[in-house]
Amino acid sequence: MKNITKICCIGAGYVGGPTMAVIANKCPHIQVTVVDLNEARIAAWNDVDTDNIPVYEPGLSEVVAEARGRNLFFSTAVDDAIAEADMIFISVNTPTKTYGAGKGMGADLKYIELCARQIARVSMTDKIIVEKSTLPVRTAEAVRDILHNTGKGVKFQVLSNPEFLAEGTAVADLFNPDRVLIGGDSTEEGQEAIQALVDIYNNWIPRERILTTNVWSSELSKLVANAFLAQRISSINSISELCEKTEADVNEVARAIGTDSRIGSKFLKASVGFGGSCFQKDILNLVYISRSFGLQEVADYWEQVIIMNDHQKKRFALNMIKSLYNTISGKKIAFLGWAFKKDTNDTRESAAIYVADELLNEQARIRVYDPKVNSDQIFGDLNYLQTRKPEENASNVKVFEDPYRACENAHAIAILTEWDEFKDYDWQRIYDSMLKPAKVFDGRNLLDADKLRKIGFKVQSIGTTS
Ligand SMILES: NC(=O)c1ccc[n+]([C@@H]2O[C@H](COP(=O)([O-])OP(=O)(O)OC[C@H]3O[C@@H](n4cnc5c(N)ncnc54)[C@H](O)[C@@H]3O)[C@@H](O)[C@H]2O)c1
Ligand SMILES: O=c1ccn([C@@H]2O[C@H](COP(=O)(O)OP(=O)(O)O[C@H]3O[C@H](CO)[C@@H](O)[C@H](O)[C@H]3O)[C@@H](O)[C@H]2O)c(=O)[nH]1
Repeated sequence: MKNITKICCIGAGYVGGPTMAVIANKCPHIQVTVVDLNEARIAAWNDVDTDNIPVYEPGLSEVVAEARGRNLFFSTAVDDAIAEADMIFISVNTPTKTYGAGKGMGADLKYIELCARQIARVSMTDKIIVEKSTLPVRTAEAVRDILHNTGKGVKFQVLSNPEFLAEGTAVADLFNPDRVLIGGDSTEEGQEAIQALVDIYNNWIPRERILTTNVWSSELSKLVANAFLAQRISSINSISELCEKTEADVNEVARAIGTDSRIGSKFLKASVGFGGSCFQKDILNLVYISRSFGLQEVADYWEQVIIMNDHQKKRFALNMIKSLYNTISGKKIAFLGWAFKKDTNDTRESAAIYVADELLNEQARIRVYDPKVNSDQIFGDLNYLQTRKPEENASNVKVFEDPYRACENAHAIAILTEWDEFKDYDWQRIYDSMLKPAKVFDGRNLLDADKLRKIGFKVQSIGTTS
């Protein structure tokens, strides 16, 4: 296998952009071209001011600024980049299917298949194809089938190299990952392809943190990693409800169990429910695959993680309604935070969307402030649900650029994202501007409840009555 000098990545999204920026940054000897069909997205990646790139991640604009134009390029010329590359990463979206067989459960692989067909059509030289997207186990079989039947004599090796970065910490995760996973064939050509990708990561990641497996283990491990992580959140969230009935405190319980090194302290933070583009989609996919193999108990086991998460989001909204005297029609509720977690502008599957939807059903008036999410995105998220007409969302939801204005004359505030800046607000000023009793529903257990109570707020947190 010849040295890799040119990489192409199909898909300039939350994964393709940051991952390739870091590879280009760490491997100045490799030319990396990220391509996408979305012209606006590529234009934003090429914006002269790197603060305007389409993905907000701490540290990312600096990484892009260093490599862009040197050995990192963003382009819509997909065919050209494929034709030139020795190695092609497929990093397109693999959303939950919204139609046909597997609707609402299985992964929609149409974008993956389109990529495979495009690569097959354009390629005139041998290439290594890397599955970077999260895919159902055995997808590589279909990709191979398409690539190996071009009749042009071009040879392809298909590797699985799932991405484990978390949004909000993408750059740190990519610079210093717990591990990199590469799955490939056991044949000599397969092993050579694995080695070529190992060599790229080994430019900055110690060899012992680069794991190699067969393709199927690698594909499946990605779904399983997300299922285990999400399961911990649903587990602690289930306990949060029990804590609210028993005067136990979920934060104390999490600390008490997390200090057992077999359990570990991470991912035990009770919340309004997990969001993000991955957890729900990947677990639904795992459930769907298990069912398709007739593994009913396995499927039901993992599905419970989603059921508990939906319950947690709904429970948060219903608690708010109950505490606001069972009527919120016409009441102003301020939302602090819309993103699915802090330090990202991504709102996919954010708990805020579902809580807002529930409250809007009760005719609440919602006023939103998020430091990184704009109003188009917020209305887009609500309209996508199709619960009510866009005009109704437009008249009942208002988006603010100033958190203090969002809270003025509100009956209640809901904390939906754990942005650090919320902790430092002038909470006395906010209290003074609100209707009384001024209520705070802290869906992230972010704020100092004692401090707020001293000001006069009525505070409800997750999994604690104190
Ligand atoms: N977002 C994350 O944090 C994360 C982390 C790990 C893995 N993943 C996985 O990575 C994959 C990509 O996720 P994402 O969040 O970057 O998605 P995204 O929607 O942000 O980006 C995907 C991009 O692919 C482009 N695209 C789709 N089909 C194309 C085609 N045929 N040719 C060119 N471009 C095409 C889209 O226009 C889009 O810009 C998914 O499988 C996801 O599950 C995501
Ligand atoms: O203790 C916790 C930890 C997280 N969350 C919530 O869980 C969601 C997901 O958070 P996180 O996992 O940090 O972010 P993601 O960007 O969704 O990353 C997950 O999904 C990615 C996409 O597959 C994987 O690559 C990552 O390894 C995996 O952590 C967010 O809403 C968080 O607020 C909690 O409620 N409690």
